[in-house]
Amino acid sequence: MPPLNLRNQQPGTPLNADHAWRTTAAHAAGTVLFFDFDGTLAPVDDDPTAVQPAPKVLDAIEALAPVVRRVAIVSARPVEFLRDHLGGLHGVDLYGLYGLEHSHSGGATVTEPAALPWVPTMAELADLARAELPAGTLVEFKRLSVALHWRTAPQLGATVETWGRAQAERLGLRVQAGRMVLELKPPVDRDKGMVIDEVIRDADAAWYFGDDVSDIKAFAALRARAAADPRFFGVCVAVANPETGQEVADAADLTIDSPAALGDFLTTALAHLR
Ligand SMILES: O=P(O)(O)OC[C@H]1O[C@H](O[C@H]2O[C@H](CO)[C@@H](O)[C@H](O)[C@H]2O)[C@H](O)[C@@H](O)[C@@H]1O
Repeated sequence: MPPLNLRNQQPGTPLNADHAWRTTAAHAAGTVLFFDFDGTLAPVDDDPTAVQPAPKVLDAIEALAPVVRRVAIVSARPVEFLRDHLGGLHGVDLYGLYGLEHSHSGGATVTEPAALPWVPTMAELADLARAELPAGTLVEFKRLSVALHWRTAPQLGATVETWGRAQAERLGLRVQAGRMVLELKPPVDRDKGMVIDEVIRDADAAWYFGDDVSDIKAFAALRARAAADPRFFGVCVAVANPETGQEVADAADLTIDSPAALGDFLTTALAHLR
């Protein structure tokens, strides 16, 4: 197991991942495990519709779910997408569109009511993006957000970003930068940090695994909880990548090489928690 990055850790916490899992095991019934989806559970692909979780990841999560209090996927993807791509995982909560949607343990998808009036605006924005942005831009319409991708045409990044930020200003939307993507969202107060803050209120421990800048807000929520309650044990884990990897690793306690390595890491964790 790699060493923890102690720069961000609260004093007195364990020195390595094995030790961190053993500490977690003592509070397993009060532990929440959070996972981002793209770049964390699933390796990145040029085509956002073609991604699949890395080997071992789903089996490990399914085995961990009954051992801890909760497992939650916290993603910018819609809940339906997560449901389709997680192979019917049992006992797992899904938070989609940065928490604008959620589904608890296989239940119905609930959408944040304040966001619903923005569906027509987002649909029009997606149409406009397809009409105005240069060929090579990939426009992903997600009902309550529009993601503008340039992974297959990196030279378009600045153009797409300038266009997206101008549209956000014109329409009163919020922007979220990511890995070769700019996302436009309704002006509704909801992000990954807010989701984590709510879910861990009565938890004793939590781990968050993420690869992108939006995940840093989730790390911050764990840090804030640990600062307010020294008995709370939080671990922030980055998944390495060439785009946002350094920024996310700098905010994390520990960095894992890839989604595939996460599968092995969680399989090892199981031995500590069972
Ligand atoms: O919160 P997440 O689950 O990490 O979602 C973040 C974005 O993920 C997807 O885009 C990223 O992955 C794509 C597929 O590997 C890749 O082609 C793209 O370059 C990445 O930015 C997703 O398509 C976006 O909607 C999410 O915002």
